[in-house]
Amino acid sequence: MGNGAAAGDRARLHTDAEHSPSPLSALRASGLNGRCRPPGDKSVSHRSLILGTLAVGETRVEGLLEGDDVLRTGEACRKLGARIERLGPGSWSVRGPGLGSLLEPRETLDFGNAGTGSRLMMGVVGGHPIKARFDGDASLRKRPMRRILDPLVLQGARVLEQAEGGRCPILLQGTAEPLPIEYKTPVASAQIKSAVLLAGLNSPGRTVVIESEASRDHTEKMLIHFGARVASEPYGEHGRRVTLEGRPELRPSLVRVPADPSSAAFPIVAALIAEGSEIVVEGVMTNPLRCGLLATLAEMGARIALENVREEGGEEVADIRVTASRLTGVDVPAARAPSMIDEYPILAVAAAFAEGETRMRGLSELRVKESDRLEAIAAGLKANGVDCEIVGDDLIVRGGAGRAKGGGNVETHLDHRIAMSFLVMGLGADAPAVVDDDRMIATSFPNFRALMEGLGARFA
Ligand SMILES: O=C(O)C1=C[C@@H](OP(=O)(O)O)[C@@H](O)[C@H](O)C1
Ligand SMILES: C=C(OP(=O)(O)O)C(=O)O
Repeated sequence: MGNGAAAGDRARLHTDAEHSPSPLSALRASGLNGRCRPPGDKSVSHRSLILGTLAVGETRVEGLLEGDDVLRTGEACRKLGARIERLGPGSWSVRGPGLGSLLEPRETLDFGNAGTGSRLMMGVVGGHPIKARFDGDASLRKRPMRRILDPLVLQGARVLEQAEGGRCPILLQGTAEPLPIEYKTPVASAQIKSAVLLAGLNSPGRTVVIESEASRDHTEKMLIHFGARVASEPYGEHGRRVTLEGRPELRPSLVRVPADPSSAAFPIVAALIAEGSEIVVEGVMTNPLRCGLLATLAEMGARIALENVREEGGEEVADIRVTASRLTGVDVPAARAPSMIDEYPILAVAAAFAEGETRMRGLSELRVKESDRLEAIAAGLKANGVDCEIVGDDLIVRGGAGRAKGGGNVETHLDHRIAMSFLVMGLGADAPAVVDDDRMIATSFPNFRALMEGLGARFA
């Protein structure tokens, strides 16, 4: 991207295309011990680069996740006119051209594996008088984009080209003056909400997004941090109504990125299932809209304690102490899904070690992630001797009361969370689970292996 970091950043961006898949397995651990800090939150990292681009002047980001997904967003911001520089590990400077002054990119915005980056940036482009082509890898090309394009068209953007079913590659023509709209999202999705709000930033009026189930609120929080006027009020039993005043003066800001709870989930579950473990996972964001996994594990009997609860960068964070535990199966309500949507693969692994049945309800959104996660989880569990079934949109796992056979081969389908979940499974199972490809782990958790090894895990 900027200056000296450019070659290194680009080299890392293209690892997925250049390396061939490498099967990997994690070996049974005698127990995990020690402290670790997972990398910066992926959702907050994407948004920090995007809002830095929409503010005029220097935004500093500390603790940015330097994963491929986020670096792709950085590349896209640069193509829209931002100057982005790496100052040191996790420390980045973003100088935006500012809201209303973005450049039309000359090249395709290639988002690789990243749903969040591509969808949020569609919102940004949709609210500017520029045209941009969006594309990504084989996984991103399968993901539904109509859910983003539909509201953007209502706001005045035009879809000039798209692959079948509203998929990438997509050529989007944005508008100079987005219409103020009130939009009710068809599914609980922070990506849809954020795309509409980001397009609405350049509208002369008010943009309202209503969701019947609240999704993560990082866009709203960060917009407020950058000086925009955003109001959020309850809507129905579980929903929110978010109102944004258009054309704010966005001021460059300092963003401190807390550790990603979705990444923290892997060492947490590993410590729960590997006998004799006790670890502390430091600085983890405990935003209530991201904490469904912790609530569920607590119901299952997990010994998890939040220590040193504090505020960092506008978010509540805590050090999470985890001790190996006997888990019991539970019923996970559908209403909890938005607060743990990326954690179902690793929850399913925890459930495989629990006593009794865990039923996870209302998982239709898992079918449109980096892979069809519902199928990928069930196939991976079955390959490792775990009794499970999909019933409608629910996943039922019948656990082995502290044991799982393991030894199976897992197809990861370009999905980082499937890869990490089954590597973790190997730490508690009688035999290691083998994942067919671990390259995608770099999209969200580039130091996954080193962090787990630091706690005592072994890989082969
Ligand atoms: O807005 C975000 O940063 C994200 C929202 C979620 O997707 P949906 O909005 O599709 O639920 C989540 O799965 C993704 O990893 C990150
Ligand atoms: C779904 C995920 O990410 P994205 O939608 O950004 O690809 C994820 O990280 O689990």
